[in-house]
Amino acid sequence: MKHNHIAGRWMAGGDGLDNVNPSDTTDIVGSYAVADGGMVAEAAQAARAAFPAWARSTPQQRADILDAVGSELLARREELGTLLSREEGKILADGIAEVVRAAQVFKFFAGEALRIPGEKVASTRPGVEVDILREPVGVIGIITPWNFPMAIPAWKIAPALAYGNCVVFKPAELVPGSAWALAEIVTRAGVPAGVFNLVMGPGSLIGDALVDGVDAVTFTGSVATGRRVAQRAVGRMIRCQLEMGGKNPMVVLDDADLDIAVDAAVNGSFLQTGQRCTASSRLVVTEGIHDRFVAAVTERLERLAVGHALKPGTEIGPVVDSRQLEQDLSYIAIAEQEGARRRCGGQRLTRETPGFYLSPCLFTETTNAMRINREEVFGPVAGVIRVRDYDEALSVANDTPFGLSSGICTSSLKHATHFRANSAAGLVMVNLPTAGLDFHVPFGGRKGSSYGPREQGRYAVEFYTSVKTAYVRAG
Ligand SMILES: NC(=O)C1=CN([C@@H]2O[C@H](COP(=O)(O)OP(=O)(O)OC[C@H]3O[C@@H](n4cnc5c(N)ncnc54)[C@H](OP(=O)(O)O)[C@@H]3O)[C@@H](O)[C@H]2O)C=CC1
Ligand SMILES: O=C(O)CCC(=O)C(=O)O
Repeated sequence: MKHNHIAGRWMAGGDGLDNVNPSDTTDIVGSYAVADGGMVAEAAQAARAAFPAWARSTPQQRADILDAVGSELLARREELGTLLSREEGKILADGIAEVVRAAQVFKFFAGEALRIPGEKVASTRPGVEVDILREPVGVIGIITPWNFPMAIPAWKIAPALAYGNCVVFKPAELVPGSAWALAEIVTRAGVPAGVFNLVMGPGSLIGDALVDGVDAVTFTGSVATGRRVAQRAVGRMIRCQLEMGGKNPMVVLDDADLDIAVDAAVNGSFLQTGQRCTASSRLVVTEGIHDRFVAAVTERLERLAVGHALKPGTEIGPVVDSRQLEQDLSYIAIAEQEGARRRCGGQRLTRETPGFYLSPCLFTETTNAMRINREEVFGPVAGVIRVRDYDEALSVANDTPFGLSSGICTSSLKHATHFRANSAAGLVMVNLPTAGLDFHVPFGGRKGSSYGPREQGRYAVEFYTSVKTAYVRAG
């Protein structure tokens, strides 16, 4: 059984939890220890005790550790990518790419550790010097979802450590394997005992204890859990950062290049089994291109190979587990009851191995008021909304409680520019899928999708540091 890491030691805890391969439920990836609230509190205390010394460590020491983590991830990309795909169900190429992305994030923040910004500002008073300094916040609680089991932990752990914070990391219950492997690498890279702690176990059991023991919490996951985490964090007056769901629109205008639009829709809506918060689950299409677009997307979806994540040739792996599959199937049923027309897919598939296979499902004749277009399904399911023109497309695109990502396919500079300026989302894509992001620039949304400062890139410094303004009488 793989153990939790607390105060520099590997600790068992209670019963282990089996990690099941969604491509083949007879394949148990491993058994992982489950922490209880007491162990989480112990981890938070260990992190607090380690903090003063770690906060004083040199930027070079932290940079070297993060760089070493990145190098090991890169060297082991195939092995770790295979583990990731085996436990989460994304295809092997995507599993490997995600490990590389995690490595790039660690190397990026190795550089940022050496570039912690500060400012000197002239005082309004004579003989006074003013410095604006950034200091680490303290102990950061990190709660991550199952859909990016390496990349999301990486883009939270790396900046936390780079800026001199200690960490208590709780991965999603469905993907302890990637989290444990990452933790094992971090602990061997030279972090002093207590600086980095791993606590595995169901969020419903240990989530509250985690929020209660830290100085700041960063969360990615569902809206419902995000709200709960935020309320608890605000109750303690600690800072929190939330990345939650999306109902991301991809607008396709009459003048779009059809091939680009179809590629963007198939990729953005269905690859990685649609299990991306940036997935384009609403396809907002103008009348003149609607029928050609729907026909071409349907034709591509019917050819996509759904199967075992590790099998060569597979383009879409399984849904992550039975609960998520039930959620996808229930939204498909609701869409039909509400009058949407199922153009293709939406069927449970059987393959050589028992897994949670679902064919990619496209609905047409949908309205923006239908539940399928308002609530996050988080599966290979998208609805086409037919609109008259660009103005209606923009209004439909923005009519959502979410605001993570949005996209437009058009050859009109005027409409692309207008959309970029007026889309109410944190990420805007022109002639590109709404999902699939660079690792070195800020990531986050607006409205119900995000709360708190941006993640990733240089902007991560806002969440992971605390500003101090220092006045000194000169001479
Ligand atoms: N936007 C996004 O990036 C994601 C959205 N989702 C959406 O969420 C739905 C449910 O997925 P699920 O994995 O259950 O999402 P959750 O929001 O429940 O899980 C995200 C993380 O929060 C943890 N968590 C659960 N309950 C608590 C709690 N009370 N306090 C603190 N942390 C907690 C989870 O732990 P544990 O796994 O151990 O329960 C996990 O680590 C999906 O169907 C999808 O719609 C899911 C993943 C990512
Ligand atoms: O689209 C991506 O590359 C990242 C998306 C993401 O972070 C998520 O789905 O949780």
